[in-house]
Amino acid sequence: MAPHEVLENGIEGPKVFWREEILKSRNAKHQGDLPCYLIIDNKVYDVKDFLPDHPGGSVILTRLGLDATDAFNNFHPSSTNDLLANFYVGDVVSEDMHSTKEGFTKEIREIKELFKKLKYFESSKSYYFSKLFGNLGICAFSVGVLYIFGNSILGVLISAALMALFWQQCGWLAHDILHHQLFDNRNYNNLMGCFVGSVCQGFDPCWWKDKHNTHHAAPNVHGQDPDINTHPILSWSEHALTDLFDPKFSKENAKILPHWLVHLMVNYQTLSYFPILSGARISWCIQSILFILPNGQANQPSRMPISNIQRISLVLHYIWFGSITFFFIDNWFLRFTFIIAAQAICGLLLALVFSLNHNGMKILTEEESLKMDFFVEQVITGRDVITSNPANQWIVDWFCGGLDYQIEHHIFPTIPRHHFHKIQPIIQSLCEKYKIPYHKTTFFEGTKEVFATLGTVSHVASKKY
Ligand code: HEM
Repeated sequence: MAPHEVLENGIEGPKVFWREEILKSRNAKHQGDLPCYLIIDNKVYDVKDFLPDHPGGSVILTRLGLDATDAFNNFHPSSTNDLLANFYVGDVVSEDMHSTKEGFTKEIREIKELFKKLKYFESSKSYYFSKLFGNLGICAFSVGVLYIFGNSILGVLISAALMALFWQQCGWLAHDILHHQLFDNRNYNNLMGCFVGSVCQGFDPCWWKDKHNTHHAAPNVHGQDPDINTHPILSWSEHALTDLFDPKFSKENAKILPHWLVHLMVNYQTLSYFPILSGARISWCIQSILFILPNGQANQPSRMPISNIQRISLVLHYIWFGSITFFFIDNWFLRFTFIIAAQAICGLLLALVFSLNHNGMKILTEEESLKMDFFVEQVITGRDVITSNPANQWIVDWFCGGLDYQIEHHIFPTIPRHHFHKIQPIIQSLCEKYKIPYHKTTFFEGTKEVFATLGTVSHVASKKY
């Protein structure tokens, strides 16, 4: 039981808590009777009753028992503070308060204010609308090719490649919109996210937010970040292997896949890497559909509200895509080729960039992450992609949809991508000042690093077992 602070006049003040006591709330996921504390600006909140209704979904669980100040500020509009006040239960004991004098975090928070004054959080509407119309142009081109050459294998393949590019570029655009980079009004972003993310690209916005924001809150944290939870399809660290070969886990896992197959997959993951990436889009489409079904979030403690607009948007995607496939292509063999080629190429185009953003960078255990500053964690787990000739950076910007400035994006997820080139040198020099490893490399070198990590993990697996 947390004590009450005794004020000078002898009256009991708010309850005070040691951080160690709050940390016990990390077990609340497994022990339902524990309170669900988290800390924001040295104040303690119990979010137990709010968990099932949190509009942001299960991402809130990543900060249970922890200091959630910077994660909270990164994801919410300031209006959320009024709601937050309802869950206030006390303060952190003064000796245990995090001082705002702390270097890196303090400077990032100050820079954020400076960037607000410089209007770096404001988007250029013409930039984003030209992206939108550019993307729709790629789609029209793809459909046009299909309409004219839908009876030839070459025409179908060219159209599929263009369609894949359209989906990839819509993926980047929906990413920005659903991080609320475009409009101040979040409802407009959510609506636009439904059009670009769901109708055009085929991914449900809430499914995407649930997965992607959890990744943002705990990047490369083993057991928390869904983006690295891909074992045994691709295994990104030794920690994933420990799970597998611990007798307790191996028995469980063996029920899903036989051991020999898991060994084979891990041992040959450098060879299976590209084929697996090409299957990524199909897997995401399936996950997205499952997520919005009535029972799609049944096993999640925090569920995101799914609107009918979302459901209709996803249905519309399959209607327009199914229609062009059926009406503009001559026979079932070519139709099948078109569907598979478009899905596979898009999977590659998207996943190559995702993989470059974080794979092969430091993977943290939960214990390591608990001791780490939120912004430091964002920096050391991300990789920026640069070109050897800066004049060509626009090509990488376009292909990666701005995610080439991954570190800056993770520190300020709501800054529109067209400002990143201005803030990148500032963040890099700040990291250098505080000796925080800041990694940037070319597309090719980064991909080599990803391969090297896959190879190392395979090697560890084969040596150990
Ligand atoms: C008592 C604590 C919290 C309250 C009262 C709260 C409240 C809310 C509200 C009202 C929204 C909808 C905001 C909007 O888009 O207008 C929201 C969304 C969200 N929250 Fe929280 N939240 C809390 C804690 C957290 C924590 C600790 C995290 C992260 C670790 C988090 C992550 C998110 C995310 C990612 C969204 C989705 C934003 C979007 O629509 O894109 N929340 N939360």
